Parts: sequence; structure tokens; C-alpha cells
Amino acid sequence: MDASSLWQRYQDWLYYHEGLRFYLDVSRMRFDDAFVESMQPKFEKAFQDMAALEAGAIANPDENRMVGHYWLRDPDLAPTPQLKQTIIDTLEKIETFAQKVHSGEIHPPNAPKFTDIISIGIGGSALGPQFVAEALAPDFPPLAIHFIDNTDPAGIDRTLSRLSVRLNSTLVIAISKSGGTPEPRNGMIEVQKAFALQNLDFPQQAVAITGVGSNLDKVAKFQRWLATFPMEDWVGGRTSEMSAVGLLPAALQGIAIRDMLAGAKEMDTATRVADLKHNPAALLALSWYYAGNGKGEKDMVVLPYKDSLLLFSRYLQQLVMESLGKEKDLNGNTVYQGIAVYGNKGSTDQHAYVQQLREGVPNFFLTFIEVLEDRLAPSPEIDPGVTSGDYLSGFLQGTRQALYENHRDSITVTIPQVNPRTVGALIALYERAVGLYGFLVNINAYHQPGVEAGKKAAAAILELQKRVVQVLRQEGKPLSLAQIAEKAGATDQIEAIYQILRHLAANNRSVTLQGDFGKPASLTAKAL
Ligand SMILES: O=P(O)(O)OC[C@H]1O[C@H](O)[C@H](O)[C@@H](O)[C@@H]1O
Repeated sequence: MDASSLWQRYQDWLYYHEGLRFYLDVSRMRFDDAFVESMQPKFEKAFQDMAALEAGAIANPDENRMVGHYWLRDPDLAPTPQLKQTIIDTLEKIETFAQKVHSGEIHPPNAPKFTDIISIGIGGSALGPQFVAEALAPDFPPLAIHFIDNTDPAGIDRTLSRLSVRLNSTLVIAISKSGGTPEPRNGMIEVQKAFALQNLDFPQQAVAITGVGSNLDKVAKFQRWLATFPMEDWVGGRTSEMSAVGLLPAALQGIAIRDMLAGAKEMDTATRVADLKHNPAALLALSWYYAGNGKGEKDMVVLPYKDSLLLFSRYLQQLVMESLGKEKDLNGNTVYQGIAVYGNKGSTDQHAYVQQLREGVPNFFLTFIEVLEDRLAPSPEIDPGVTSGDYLSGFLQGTRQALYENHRDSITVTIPQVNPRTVGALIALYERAVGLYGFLVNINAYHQPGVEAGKKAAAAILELQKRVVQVLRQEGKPLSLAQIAEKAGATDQIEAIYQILRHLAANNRSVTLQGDFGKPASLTAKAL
């Protein structure tokens, strides 16, 4: 396509939202009119399905649940007055709590004010708060946030050791929708122990965000924690950023949560338009479908050209991959759907893997995220008439052009500034695009059955570990792996037993291993 046709295509396909000053350019996706035409019926159905979802249909049939994250930013849309009131009450409770913490009215027993937050949660209970903190927290927030989002002992130590002198003024927020996920539970128990070592009263410094009636909810209420905030069953973890999960940590950091909600609401209105060309989420879904042939054949590389948006691709990884990565469609056919997502930030990644994007295996499409405002203050000149921001902007344009010339398609999302409103809008945009795409390819985008298999297998390993240690203690003498497996009644799990023993031995815990470590079968284990 020559330059003038390309410029025409750019103008033909450009989406602009005046209120949000938001642009979406899909002109560098090489679909033609026939493709768009062929997609129209699918989109008509997807728009209808989406309207039903918003009206409270059971859009997550496997879990028999409504999908209501859109109501969070427009409670008038909630299907019942009670649901509407719950949303309004929770938001007010969050704001009141944050105000009282900021003023010192709510303060820890041993300090005039809370200074820090440890947010404990994983997956949807961490990624949104992490993304938003990185994008929007002021340089000197009223409370500085730290995350424990794993069961890695060294990671937990690092956070606790950095906070050891301020633990007495640290607010702990335990976030878990189910209230039973092992990683955050472990994190919480370790944090509680750290509090106990300093004779601090944990419940006086702890808050829970969890499903009403969950284990975590019961513990928090029984121990009289400072507060509990509900996580509704109609809000999925990966779409929970605008629920208490995202809003409480954000409000405590001094982020304007009403603006986030307003931006999301405006984007929701824009993405509710049942007209492909005038709906930015539909344009994204169309582009994804085109790129991957409706089967996820191409990966989505997300490159924000702005440091503060670094975690956007990580956030999108869960939103897109956990929603779309499904073995079965809604009719039970095996489809192996999904779109792989990765990316960090530009222009940094230009010096890492963009080489492969430009010349290597063409198994991806790009999404550039452009931010028009370089910085708040005027920029110094690096070269005459040129600023660092001009370089950043030039690198974005240059990479987009170089990739397109080599038949690598791209989408460009442009926002005026990174602020609560635009971040809210971005989240809402992708939530809707994922929802629409899910309907296009006929899958349930709101469950995650595949996650359970790994969890169950892990639980079985921990069970096996207990049996193995018991066998070694009972026998009291060195045993080969085969002997242990037999005595533990697990002859088909000898490799797992080997891995368990190697881990225990490496941590000087209850066993020693002897033999040739390059030949696992030669090893014998003994209880200490
Ligand atoms: O909030 P929780 O119930 O602790 O769940 C945390 C995360 O873990 C699960 O395994 C799911 O795959 C995620 O969708 C969820 O966000």
C-alpha cells in the first residue's frame, strides 16, 4: 500500500473518543473489507450476548454466576436494588476508611499514623493493585505499598526485612476472593509471625478483602481485624480492579479512585455501542481475531512507551490468557483457544527482543501504547530543539513503521496522559475486548478450570511429603528412594519423592541425602 492509501486507511479506521481524548488506530492490521463484512454477524451476536451479560444473565455457566464488573462503575446498571446498594455502600466504606487512615483517626496501636501497606494476594488479587500502584501512585504517597504475591520465603523475607523498623505502622491488607488460596494464606501467617516477634497486635493493623463467609472473612471477623471489605461472587479476580480489591489500596495511596471509576464508566459507555467501527473494544477484538485467525495463532505483544505502564502487559497477561485460554468452547467442543500476551515497555525492549520481532518468526502482532504528554514540567533540550520525549515518540513511530514494512501488524492505543481516568479507561477497554472476543470464539471467558489441576497436584505432593518424612522417621535408617516409595505406598511417584527429598535436604529439614547426586537412583535418605 502506498503512503497516501495508508494515510487514507489510517483516517478511515481511526477511532477517537472526545471525552477521554483517547485514540485507537487499527490501520496497521492488514484486514480487508471482506473480512470485516464476514465478521459482522459474529459481532451482532457478541453485542447481544454482552448486553445480556450486563443485564445479569448467568454469563459464567460453569460456576452459575453473573458477571458484574461493569456495574461497579455504574451501579445504576446493577440488576437489583440490593446489588446497587452494596456497590455504593462498599465504595463509601472504602473512602471513609481511607480518609480516617490518612487523618490518623484510624491508627495502629503503637504509632500515630499508618505509613506503609503490605498487600498480600495473588493473581487477580495482586496484579491490578500492582499495575495501578506503578502507574498512578504519587512519588511520596501517604502510605507506601509493598506486595507479597507469592509463597517464596526469600521474597517474603525481603519485604519484611525492608519494613522491619516500620512494621508497627504497617497496615496489612489480605486480599483473596476465595479466602482459601494457599499462597496468600502462607504470606499472611508469616506476616502474623513477624508481628508477633515484635509484640505487635496484628488484628489492629489488618484488613481483609474477601468473599463474605470465606475462611479469611471468618478469621478476620473472629479476630476483630480493623475492617473487612466484601468481594462479590459476581466479580472475577481478574476483573476486580474496580472493586474493593483495587480501590482500597489505591485510595490509601492517595489515588483518585472516583476518577478511575469515571474513566472506566466512560469507556464502558463507548464500548457498549453495537457498531463495530465505533466501538474501540470491538475494534480490538476484530484485530485480535484477524491476527490469530480466531484461534490465537499470533501472540499479543504489548509495548507501552511509558515507564509507569510497565506492568500493564503483566496485568493483561492474566486478563487475556486466563479468560481466553480454554480447552472447550461453550458447546463442549475441543478448541484450545487463547492468545498469548507478553511485553514490557518501549523503547527499552527495542534493545532486547525487538530484533526478533522485526526479522524473526512472525508469530505475533503488536500493541503500542502511546502517551501524548511527556511529563508535567517542560522538558530540557537534549539536542537543539529535541527532547527525551521526542526520542521516545520517534522510537515508537520508527518501530511501528519498520515492523509494518516487514509485514508485522500493529495496533496503536493513544492516551493523553497517564492518570486515574485514563488508567480506568484502559482497564475497561481491555475487559470489554476480552469479553467480546470470548463471545466471538464462543468460550466461557469467566471461569478458569485449568488452574485447578496444578493446585490439586501440588496438594498431593505436600501430602506425599508428609508420608515420606513419616516413613524415614519410623525406619530411622538410610533407605533408597525405591524403598521409601514402596513403604510410602507410592511406587509410581519415585521422581516426586526424589524432588521432595532434595528440597528438604537443601534446607536442612528433617532428612539428609547421600550418594551420587548426578545419579539419583544411587541416593539414600535418612531422617535427621
Ligand atoms: O483471590 P483468590 O481467591 O485468592 O484467587 C487468586 C487467583 O488464584 C486463582 O488460582 C485464579 O486462577 C485467579 O483467577 C485468582 O485471581
